[in-house]
Amino acid sequence: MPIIEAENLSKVYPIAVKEPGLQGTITHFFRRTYRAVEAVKQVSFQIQPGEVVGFLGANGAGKTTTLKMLTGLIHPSAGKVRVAGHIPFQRKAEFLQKITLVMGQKQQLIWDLPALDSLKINAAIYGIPDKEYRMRVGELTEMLSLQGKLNQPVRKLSLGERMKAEFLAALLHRPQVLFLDEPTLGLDVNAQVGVRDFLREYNAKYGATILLTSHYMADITALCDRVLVIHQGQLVYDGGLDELIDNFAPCREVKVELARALPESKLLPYGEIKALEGQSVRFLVERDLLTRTVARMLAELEVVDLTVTDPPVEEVIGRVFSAGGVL
Ligand SMILES: Nc1ncnc2c1ncn2[C@@H]1O[C@H](COP(=O)(O)OP(=O)(O)OP(=O)(O)O)[C@@H](O)[C@H]1O
Repeated sequence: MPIIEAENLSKVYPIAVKEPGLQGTITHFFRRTYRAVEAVKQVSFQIQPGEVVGFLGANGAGKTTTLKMLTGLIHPSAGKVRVAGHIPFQRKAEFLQKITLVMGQKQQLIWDLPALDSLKINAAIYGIPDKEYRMRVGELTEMLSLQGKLNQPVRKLSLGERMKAEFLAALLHRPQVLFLDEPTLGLDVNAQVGVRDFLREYNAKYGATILLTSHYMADITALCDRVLVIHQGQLVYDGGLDELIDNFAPCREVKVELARALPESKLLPYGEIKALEGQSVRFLVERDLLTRTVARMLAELEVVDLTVTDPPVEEVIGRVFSAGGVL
């Protein structure tokens, strides 16, 4: 039985429209007019217990709005949603015990206090017995490599440590369903890898279900076999990540730092040039040609530095859209 079910889920935000100037302000005060923004349109999907699903979409596509409906923070305008057997918007205590929402750009830990103090508050809110609390904090501290970090004020932690402490707080009540909105936002590569490793271990250990949004393709490739892609409020893809990448990102991004700048005409033979600034060039190279092209670059150009990555997730999604993204 699915643990997350959305059926024709929709959200329309009414936005008050105001004309500029004093006249506009007066009219706005007495007779408000509204414009409707359809943030999510008839989205349907099911997620089974233990699945780790990536939720992709460009800025403003409707990801956060969907997550807010799934966690009961906002009421859907239409459609049905059930999470862990509950209707989220009722926000029943049994429901809140089963879920958690981590937002990369929001924090629940109190800035000036050690994380341990905030954790004690969470333990009291969720009614976690003292012995169990200590056991869980110990276990999560070890999984997150946060030893010695929970006693100092949160503001003194690095961004990566703070995010891990946020995870500790968000998982203390051992939720079955994790909704993660950009959990690695702004973290350096090492910290991103730390969070990813932790999530993989947590999922394997507790069988938790994870729905994750991220603009970092590496998060999605490391964690998710399945992805949902949303575009302008509509679900345009629900399926395997491999198929998505094969179909829509048949290229790799090659960033090259040259010893000296070269004209575009000298660089064109190596691939599609996405950006050229002085000595820095960003190419898109077909995956089948990657090894050969990189070898040629190293042999024929004066290369100072070269890195190969997946194209940004936005580019992959852009291809899904331009191809009309079919479910
Ligand atoms: N509270 C709100 N009131 C009015 N419009 C909103 C509100 N929240 C979001 N929107 C609009 O709904 C649409 C979807 O926004 P949402 O935040 O869900 O997108 P997103 O996919 O999470 O984007 P991002 O990746 O930038 O966080 C956008 O057009 C946004 O401007």
